[in-house]
Amino acid sequence: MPDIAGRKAELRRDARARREAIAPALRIEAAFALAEHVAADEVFDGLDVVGAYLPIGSEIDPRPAMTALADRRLRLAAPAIVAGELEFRELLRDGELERQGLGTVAPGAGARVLEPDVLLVPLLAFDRRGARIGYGRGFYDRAIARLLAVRPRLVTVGLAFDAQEVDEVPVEPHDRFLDRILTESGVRIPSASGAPR
Ligand SMILES: Nc1nc2c(c(=O)[nH]1)N(C=O)[C@@H](CNc1ccc(C(=O)N[C@@H](CCC(=O)O)C(=O)O)cc1)CN2
Ligand SMILES: Nc1ncnc2c1ncn2[C@@H]1O[C@H](COP(=O)(O)OP(=O)(O)OP(=O)(O)O)[C@@H](O)[C@H]1O
Repeated sequence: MPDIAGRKAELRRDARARREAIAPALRIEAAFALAEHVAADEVFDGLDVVGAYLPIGSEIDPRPAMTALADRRLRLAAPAIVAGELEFRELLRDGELERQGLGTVAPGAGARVLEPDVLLVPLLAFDRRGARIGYGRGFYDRAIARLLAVRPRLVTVGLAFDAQEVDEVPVEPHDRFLDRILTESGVRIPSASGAPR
């Protein structure tokens, strides 16, 4: 049995290949299906700020869902990378975007910094417990840990294609289980949430 870092690396490669193989028509359908699911999901009731993301590569496109959340009066924020950590900056219509490195863009340094009540979390693979794996730099793991200190009721919602589900994502002590997973087929409530036990 390879070590946990090796298993995560292999899982990342496989999951990325599966995500990249998803046909364009399904990607578009899936993005609009997500918007319908978030429009109906009571988990967003009464929340103020959603930390979303601007998609890169083959990630599921959260922007129709973001529009649905803006229609529900949530304010939108997107992650900028500041000193190696994520900072969520208010995303306004017509606001300028700047390159953040690693192929991402976000509102520039003049944008308001917001502390999200709910995070839409990109991922490469997830399992039924709500364990997830990303690009392997720990940005989301650290951002969730930091935000929980100021937003103890922070809700984490993974966005993914059904094809990204795996039997078991290896977890380390710093990994946190997602509270919810939304895919094109609907809402999954994971069997675990919060820190691994
Ligand atoms: N859309 C999006 N924004 C995000 C993240 C993310 O995962 N997705 N992040 C989450 O941490 C942060 C940026 N961190 C990143 C860390 C690694 C890679 C990365 O390895 N990129 C690949 C190419 C990605 C692709 O084309 O699929 C690479 O550079 O090889 C990208 C972003 C903040 N913004
Ligand atoms: N809360 C944390 N505090 C400090 N370091 C952390 C924390 N969470 C993760 N890390 C560091 O980040 C590295 C990458 O973690 P992991 O392999 O779980 O990434 P990932 O979940 O794929 O990435 P991401 O969260 O960016 O999507 C780990 O080696 C770990 O040392």
